[in-house]
Amino acid sequence: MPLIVMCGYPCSGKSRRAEELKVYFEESTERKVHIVGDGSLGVEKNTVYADSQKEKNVRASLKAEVERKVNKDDIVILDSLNYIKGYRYELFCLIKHAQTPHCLVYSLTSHEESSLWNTNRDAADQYNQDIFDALVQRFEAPDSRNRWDSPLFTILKDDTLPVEAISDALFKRKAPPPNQSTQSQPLSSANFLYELDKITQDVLMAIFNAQKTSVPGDLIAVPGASEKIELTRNVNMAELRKLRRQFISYTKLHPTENTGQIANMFVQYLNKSLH
Ligand SMILES: Nc1ncnc2c1ncn2[C@@H]1O[C@H](COP(=O)(O)OP(=O)(O)OP(=O)(O)O)[C@@H](O)[C@H]1O
Repeated sequence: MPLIVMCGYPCSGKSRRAEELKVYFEESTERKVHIVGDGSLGVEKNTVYADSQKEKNVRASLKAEVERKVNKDDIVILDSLNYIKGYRYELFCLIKHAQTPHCLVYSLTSHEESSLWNTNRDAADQYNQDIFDALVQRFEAPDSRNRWDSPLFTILKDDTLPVEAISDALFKRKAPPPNQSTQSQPLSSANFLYELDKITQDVLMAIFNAQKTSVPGDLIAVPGASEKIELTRNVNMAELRKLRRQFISYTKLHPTENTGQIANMFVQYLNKSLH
């Protein structure tokens, strides 16, 4: 079923907008609407968002719940912060695999606005100020130039929700076609994993070494890839390792027959994630 991914700062009105969408779709269509989110999982925000492992587990549970609910007919709204670019990419892979369309609804507020709403809301729903500030700082804003953040509907606090445009985006648009990286294939040989590990490590080392002499904006050639890395800033090894881990876990689930493509796929992933 089509997926609507909510996104926005903590306390930016995501649940309010999700509820509006639910009412609209239930009134104007026969479809069921399921809201999956921190609320439905009973997430204790100040505990979960203070601990990266707990937060990771919650993200995994939300994704699993979306995966369970996805079918061709009804609508799933994922009402959570969804502030990590890599996580939104994972959701995109999921919907591509399920062959159903998706869109992003971004509740755009300023830090001050959301902070004020947070202070004024019920104490039980409030974020502690330090957790609130940390989440705002970590927030990776959606960008419609990324396939996984598109179509993107950015909503300001006084905007009327463009429900018809959202509906068209979901129901008048074809699901993204499956491609090699999202079609389910049996996890091939141990050799594939070895190649994946080695090729991505080689790419990382090439970037690391190139950065010693390059300046932001240079194109960096890496072994095995015809495409080049485009770095607009210096990237440290910790960030590169994190992206490598993310890339490996997705690619493991969707191995390609052609290991010759891994380096190019990794370059594309890095370029998208680092621009
Ligand atoms: N457009 C708005 N104008 C004024 N206040 C708003 C607006 N949208 C939301 N609020 C207030 O902000 C608070 C949080 O709203 P809501 O639960 O929809 O946000 P959220 O982004 O889902 O929060 P959380 O990050 O906790 O999931 C509520 O108290 C609500 O009244």
